[in-house]
Amino acid sequence: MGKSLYEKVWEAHKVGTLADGRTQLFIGTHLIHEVTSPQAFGMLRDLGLTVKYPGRTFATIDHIVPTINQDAPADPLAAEMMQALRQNADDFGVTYFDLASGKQGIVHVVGPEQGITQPGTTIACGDSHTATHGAFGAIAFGIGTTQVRDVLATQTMAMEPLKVRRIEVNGRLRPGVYAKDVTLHIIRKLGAKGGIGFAYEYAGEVFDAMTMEERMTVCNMAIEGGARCGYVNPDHKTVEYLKGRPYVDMSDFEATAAKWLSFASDADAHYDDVVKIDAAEIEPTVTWGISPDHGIAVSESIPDPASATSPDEKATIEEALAYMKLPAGTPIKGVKIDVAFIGSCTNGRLSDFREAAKFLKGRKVAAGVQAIAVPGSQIVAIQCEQEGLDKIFEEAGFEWRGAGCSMCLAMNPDKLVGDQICASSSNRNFKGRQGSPTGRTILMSPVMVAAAAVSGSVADAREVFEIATAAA
Ligand SMILES: CC(C)[C@H](C(=O)O)[C@@H](O)C(=O)O
Ligand code: SF4
Repeated sequence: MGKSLYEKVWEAHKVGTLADGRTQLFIGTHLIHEVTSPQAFGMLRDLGLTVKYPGRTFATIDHIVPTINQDAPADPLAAEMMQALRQNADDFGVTYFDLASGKQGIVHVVGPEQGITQPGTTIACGDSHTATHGAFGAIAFGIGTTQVRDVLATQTMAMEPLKVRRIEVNGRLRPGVYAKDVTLHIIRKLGAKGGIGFAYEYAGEVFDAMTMEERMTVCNMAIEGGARCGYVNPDHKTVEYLKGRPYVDMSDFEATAAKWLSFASDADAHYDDVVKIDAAEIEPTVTWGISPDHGIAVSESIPDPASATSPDEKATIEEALAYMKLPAGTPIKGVKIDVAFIGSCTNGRLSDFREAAKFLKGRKVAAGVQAIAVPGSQIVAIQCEQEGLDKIFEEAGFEWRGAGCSMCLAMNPDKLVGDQICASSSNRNFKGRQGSPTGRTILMSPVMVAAAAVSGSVADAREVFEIATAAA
């Protein structure tokens, strides 16, 4: 019997079995940011320890960094966190992509962009969306601060082995349906907790056809489906994407590429579960509630607690609708929005801005809507600016900002106010997620955010932008 990529990578990185049965796993690459690293470095100092392999740790600043006047945060705590990361990187000899480097950005954008993220490796980061790196055929885990400490000090961590679920999406996506819709659809079908205990292998024609950036969008949200990590098997696109990037060793690239590709799952690999989805059933998907699995097609209506099939489901819908202040049983299309946000580690890459700009050109953001576009990294910002995308966004009425997490989590000045509704290309619609305790988030693809921005309400991008016609 063959092996899955997950098994191959796990076995290649297994140091041993601990007394409690867990695996001690070698972590090839450790990514850190300002939020979950300070206490870990503090513990190292208290214990008199150093970073075991500083060359395997890379830092960037993303969550707290403002998107305007980036190096001068008004919040003293943010300034302190910025300074702490600088100090820790210097003291422990870790590479830091700071604001002056021209390479700063959201950790999950920076890793792939620099070629730090590579197939067949293990990656850890004190951040739940680390699964993003699985797009390259890496096994990438989000970890907590004590594990960040463990990885800094030992370059290993203790982990339970996972089961593997293969999610196969075959066929072709319909026009106007994007990677974000695929990932929201999968989470809707399998639930926000459906993936607990699993690694998700995304496979089939749809993922084969996706670009690396689209694969990142899907893997990014594996955690929102409860999976510990998610990945796509490496192929020629993975190799092409990485070729020549700063941290890729080009001395014998052919051998490197062959090694990368050898990690792909064997045809006769064993899976603990297989789920098959038909690409044609996926529609532009938006959320209506307070969990990423509260997704519906944009043509559908907001669920009605009366039609719930269990008391639990009824209570969940009631709680979500009470928070969202949305009427049960009415179409989601037409729900007024106050803010439009394009950015985040889910959808803050060049292709996301290109695709949204394609449709925003010559159009205007509806009166009363605040629209902001936030590149995922300084490099993404430069690429967009070189193509004139920033101008298209600005002419349409978007604010074009500096790189960071921005309004995805609002640990910086970009926050919703009161019970504003935000059409957001990010990955979480939890209560209070975007900075206001009563703020409301509707997740969708960047093109759907653009459609909502110009319509002033949740809209079907295929209608607003005549996508089906254009594609015919
Ligand atoms: C701040 C950080 C620890 C957090 C995470 O773990 O994901 C954040 O990135 C998020 O998206 O909620
Ligand atoms: S963009 Fe959002 S999801 Fe991604 S790391 Fe930042 S806060 Fe977390």
